[in-house]
Amino acid sequence: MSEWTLLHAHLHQLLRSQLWLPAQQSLLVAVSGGQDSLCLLRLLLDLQPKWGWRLLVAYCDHRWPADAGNAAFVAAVTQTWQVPLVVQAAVVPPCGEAAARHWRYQVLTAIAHTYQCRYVVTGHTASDRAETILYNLVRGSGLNGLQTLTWQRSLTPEISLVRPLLKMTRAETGQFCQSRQIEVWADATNENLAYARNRIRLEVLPYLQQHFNPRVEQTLAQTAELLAAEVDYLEAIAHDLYQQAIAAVSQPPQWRIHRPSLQSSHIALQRRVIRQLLQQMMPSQPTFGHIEKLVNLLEAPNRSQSDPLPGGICAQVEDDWITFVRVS
Ligand SMILES: Nc1ncnc2c1ncn2[C@@H]1O[C@H](COP(=O)(O)OP(=O)(O)OP(=O)(O)O)[C@@H](O)[C@H]1O
Repeated sequence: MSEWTLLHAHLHQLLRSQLWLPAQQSLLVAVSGGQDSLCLLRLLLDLQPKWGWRLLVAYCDHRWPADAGNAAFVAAVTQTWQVPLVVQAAVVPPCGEAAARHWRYQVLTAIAHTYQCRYVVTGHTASDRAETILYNLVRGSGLNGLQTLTWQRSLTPEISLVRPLLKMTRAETGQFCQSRQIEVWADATNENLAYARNRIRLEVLPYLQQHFNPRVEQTLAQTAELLAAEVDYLEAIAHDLYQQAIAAVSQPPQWRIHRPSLQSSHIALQRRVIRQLLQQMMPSQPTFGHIEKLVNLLEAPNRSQSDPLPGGICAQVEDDWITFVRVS
């Protein structure tokens, strides 16, 4: 085993206290070739004798011109480190960052399924968390959007995604790779300021670090951690309230909101329940404006109506109920 560092100790302790990656399990490690995922892979390989994991690496090749050589680079590293690799290339290169992310998670889930890995592990760091929270905040997000990048979530009922480096910053993973002389793949798109995420990382965060708080990354990551717990709690309460307040009659469902069940609840819970309902009813994600239209009807006089929602649906008050009618 190579030299034991503070990062090894932190990860080992974290996994002992949280049991996110239990001993003797098969782990699929998502490796892009960048410093974060190579740091992750090296740490897991070094901890492997203590945990008895079976490690398999996956690289998702988008087949973008800028990625030429990336797959071969990851293959060379995994060969040197003697860990098996699966490469999946896109049939049609995904268009844009969001489509690429969606495709990667599909591919990682399928590979994990094929190779019977119950855990997919990624190299997301505190720096990614800080960028995400800032990005979502300026685009206009509720609490749920601000707590993104959690330590773990389900990809399927059998397969979990785990992000064990969420406490480490990109500076730390960079130093680790440097001190180990681990060569990393320099992804040219990471420097492209046409991407909003890159502008946050290369321009906004350094400015905030210099002029407001040198530890802004850690602070924002901690905020995300606190919000994750609060969102979890609120969603659970909202889920219970939803069962009382929302009724679906007939098939396909005709939704109804029982006003007295929501009237005495806090506005935060009213909005959450209504958002959960609109997510089922609408073709796109509900906005703050859509949710407020329905919240306003909770106390409105009988026969009041909302403006149309996307999908050509209007809400109207019928005594204790809000019902929905199609207007086009
Ligand atoms: N091409 C890839 N092949 C395999 N794993 C990848 C690939 N790209 C990214 N990953 C995994 O995802 C992690 C995060 O990388 P990156 O921030 O580029 O992805 P992202 O999904 O866009 O992140 P975010 O969810 O923060 O937007 C990496 O550390 C790595 O584990």
